[in-house]
Amino acid sequence: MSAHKLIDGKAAAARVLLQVREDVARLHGQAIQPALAVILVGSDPASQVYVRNKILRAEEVGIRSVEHRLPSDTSTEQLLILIGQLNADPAIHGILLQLPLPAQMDELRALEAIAPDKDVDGFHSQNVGGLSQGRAVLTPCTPSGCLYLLEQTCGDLRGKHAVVIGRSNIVGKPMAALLLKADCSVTVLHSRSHDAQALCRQADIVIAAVGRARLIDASWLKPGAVVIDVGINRIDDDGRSRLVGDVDFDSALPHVAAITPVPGGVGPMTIAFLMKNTVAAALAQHHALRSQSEAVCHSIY
Ligand SMILES: Nc1nc2c(c(=O)[nH]1)N[C@@H](CN(C=O)c1ccc(C(=O)N[C@@H](CCC(=O)O)C(=O)O)cc1)CN2
Repeated sequence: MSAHKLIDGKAAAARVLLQVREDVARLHGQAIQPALAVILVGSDPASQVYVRNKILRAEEVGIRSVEHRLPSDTSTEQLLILIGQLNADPAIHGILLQLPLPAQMDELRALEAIAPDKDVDGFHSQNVGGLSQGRAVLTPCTPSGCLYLLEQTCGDLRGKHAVVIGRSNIVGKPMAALLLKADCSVTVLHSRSHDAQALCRQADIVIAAVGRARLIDASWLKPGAVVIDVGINRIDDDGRSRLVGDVDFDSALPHVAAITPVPGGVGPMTIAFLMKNTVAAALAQHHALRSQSEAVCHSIY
């Protein structure tokens, strides 16, 4: 295998986390303790692993974490009460609601209930709108991680043709917005696109986020393309369960300039950027509080 073509997400995430750790230490020096609340509803096995890893990473970088586990028959109203309490708690800077939620719950309503300045997932409509306007807002973690890997791999992204395959709210749409902000020409492909394969073959950069195991093979790729595989699909391989991406890695590898593996590519970046967002949220809330109290002092004296 050509190791130089592999984009190492584990190593990149470790670099981001090192920086976060230094930022947290600086905040501790100013008596600010960044804190993240993690909410898990139900007992989805993959979600339990992701939540556990989020709490572990938080601990490692010095972020305080508080875990809230709710039973799978929780109503949306009950969840909204908890979110309201966390919104009102000045010691909590970030709120993470692990997705997916159980089927009976209203996901959009729950995400909209999170205060935009504590929305470390960047899923609130105020942050979604801000991102689409190119403003500096809390931005979804997986696309931020993908952009970081692309910048490290390609350097200047300006003018490059990026194709995003998939239009989910968590990855596809914010990814397209981030690439536009980086001055790429962006095409978003989805299940209704005509001749998706031919369009994809024009891309300098491919972001695969469709959720279909090994859909994208070499016939979708321009020689020398850079490929970021966001897919995490569990498949049965000769009676053994294993993870594969949306890209057929073995078929793509000889054609590409660089590619992320699954696992060990985009996945670790998601949690690293969650930590980065939590620190950014803590800093912004601290500044907002300070300006509020300065304004009160001005009005008194
Ligand atoms: N509220 C959110 N929910 C979900 C998000 C999200 O960003 N916010 N993303 C995914 C799940 N996810 C984090 O929550 C996540 C997925 C995968 C990984 C990861 O490190 N994957 C590893 C493999 C892990 C394994 O062995 O199973 C890798 O790709 O190397 C981290 C986080 C949906 N929900």
